[in-house]
Amino acid sequence: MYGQPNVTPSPTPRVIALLIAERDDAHELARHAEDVLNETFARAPAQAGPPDVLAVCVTRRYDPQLVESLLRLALRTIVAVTVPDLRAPVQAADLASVLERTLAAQALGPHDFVCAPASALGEEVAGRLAAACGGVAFGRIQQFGFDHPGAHAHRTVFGGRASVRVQARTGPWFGGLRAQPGSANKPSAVPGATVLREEASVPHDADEITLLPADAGRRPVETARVVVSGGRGMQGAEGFALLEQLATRLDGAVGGSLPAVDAGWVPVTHQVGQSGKFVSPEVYVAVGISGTPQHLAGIGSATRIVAINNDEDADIFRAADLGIVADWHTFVPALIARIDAARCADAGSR
Ligand SMILES: Cc1cc2nc3c(=O)[nH]c(=O)nc-3n(C[C@H](O)[C@H](O)[C@H](O)COP(=O)(O)OP(=O)(O)OC[C@H]3O[C@@H](n4cnc5c(N)ncnc54)[C@H](O)[C@@H]3O)c2cc1C
Repeated sequence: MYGQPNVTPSPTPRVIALLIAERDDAHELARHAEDVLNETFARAPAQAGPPDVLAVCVTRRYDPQLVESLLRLALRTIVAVTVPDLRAPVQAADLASVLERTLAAQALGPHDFVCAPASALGEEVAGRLAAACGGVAFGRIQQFGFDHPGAHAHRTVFGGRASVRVQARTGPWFGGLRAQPGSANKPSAVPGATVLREEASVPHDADEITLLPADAGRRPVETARVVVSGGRGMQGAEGFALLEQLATRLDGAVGGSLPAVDAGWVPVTHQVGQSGKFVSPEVYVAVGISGTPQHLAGIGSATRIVAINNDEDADIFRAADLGIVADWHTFVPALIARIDAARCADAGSR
């Protein structure tokens, strides 16, 4: 249940943004806070006014710049929890045990909506917390709102091509929020917002999860704004090294189709599709991928698809917003060279 709160649960709806990520990436953490705020303000009933939004941020070290950037947002309270002994790779069980205590201290109650990011990590943490706090797990959501009494959320189904409305009368409610593009509405900062600093440690008796070496240091596909994916048409690991170079230049992550994973060219944690990860970046670059329904099921409907394939009849072109009929052996190195040249010219003109 809710633990031993040292303050009384709030009787009015409250939104709690969980700012957690695989790495202490201040940009990613602040972006999730903005997503939660935009979603909260977009759907708040005019007569009642928007609910309070509280952010709980978990990092290994206290980051004053991150707190500074959070103070510029419409957050009423910022709880900055530092956990120096957080394991790498970060584990959902550790975060959940830390957050369970922090949420109890913040008097988590039946009117609170807790929003983790819509990453594999965020969703697992949200699910664990819902179980530990006796709350309701909504899963991956795109929208949420309060119903007086109760709360609802919109969940995507069928690979993001449809959505269903789920509701529950009593919270706390938990979801992994993937904000919809275009919902930004820039609420202003709250004067006199409170910053609370906490130090925590994790019990290291939980089951240790060892990440496959191939995955270490790779940017996760679920949270990237650009995903560059390769398929069987990449013909080997060398092709994927080139995709890695392209992804780095686009500040993106590398993904792959099932055959590419089976061949060992990309780790299984980066497989996109029905039996892999669901991704909804702004841009998805599919190279040497034919575009089967099982692969496309892993790509959000709002994502722009750029396809590079040497078969002009490939199905991927039916789903693509931009299709390039080309052999990647020539096109991808040329694209990388073009990006580098444009950046050089840009740097030279400053
Ligand atoms: C239950 C089930 C679950 C599945 N889950 C998934 C899943 O999660 N993810 C997934 O991806 N698949 C999944 N599959 C497999 C799926 O059915 C396809 O087999 C798979 O998506 C095909 O992958 P591909 O596009 O990489 O390969 P292919 O279909 O073989 O396509 C390769 C493409 O590369 C192009 N190409 C070749 N050479 C070049 C070149 N030099 N330059 C440019 N283009 C080139 C070809 O024209 C072709 O279009 C699943 C299947 C089942 C039955």
